[in-house]
Amino acid sequence: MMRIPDRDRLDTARRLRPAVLALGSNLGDRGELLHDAVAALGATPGVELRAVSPVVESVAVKPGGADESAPRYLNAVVLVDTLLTPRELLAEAHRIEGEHGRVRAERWGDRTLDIDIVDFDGLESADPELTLPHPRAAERAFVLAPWLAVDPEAELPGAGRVATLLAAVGDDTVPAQGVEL
Ligand SMILES: Nc1ncnc2c1ncn2[C@@H]1O[C@H](COP(=O)(O)OP(=O)(O)OP(=O)(O)O)[C@@H](O)[C@H]1O
Ligand SMILES: Nc1nc2c(c(=O)[nH]1)N=C(CO)CN2
Repeated sequence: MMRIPDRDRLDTARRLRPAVLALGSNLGDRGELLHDAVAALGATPGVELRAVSPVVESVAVKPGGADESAPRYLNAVVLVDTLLTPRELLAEAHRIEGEHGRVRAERWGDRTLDIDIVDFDGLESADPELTLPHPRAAERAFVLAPWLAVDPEAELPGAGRVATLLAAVGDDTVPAQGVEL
């Protein structure tokens, strides 16, 4: 009888898989923080940088909507290939956030550094500790615009083409002057 490979074993086998990370900062030296975060990701064993987007700037979005009185954000998107599992990659993202002064306080509070996993090899997960794709990516121009800039063909699993999603929400980001990662 033909053996059908065990799905769990296939899923846990380590292989290089693509992931999309969204970086944000609205406290401290925002450009330097994003620059250091990209360097830290690239120095993480099992993570290979594939592309780093231009940096965009936008008004802080708070639970009550855009907040002009809060410090503005710089955002960027990084494409990686990784041998890590999704949870391991999230743990590395949290480690790097912590090493750059991130304090977890209120929801959508101001922060030195935020690293979210937007997509991990098209996986879908409803786990609140790691929801994939990121449940708010489709409505965030500050994620979609830099992502589109590094991958014009990009698609958000289950939601469609990034170009179409960005056109639907409207691009309220501007290029960050003088910041390169
Ligand atoms: N795709 C994901 N990427 C990063 N964190 C996630 C993801 N899905 C769930 N989480 C969980 O969300 C928790 C809160 O993360 P964080 O403090 O970065 O949220 P936030 O940046 O304030 O809000 P948002 O998730 O809307 O960007 C994390 O501890 C993490 O376990
Ligand atoms: N402009 C902007 N606003 C935000 C951002 C962000 O990265 N950029 N991140 C948030 C929580 O992750 C909440 N609001």
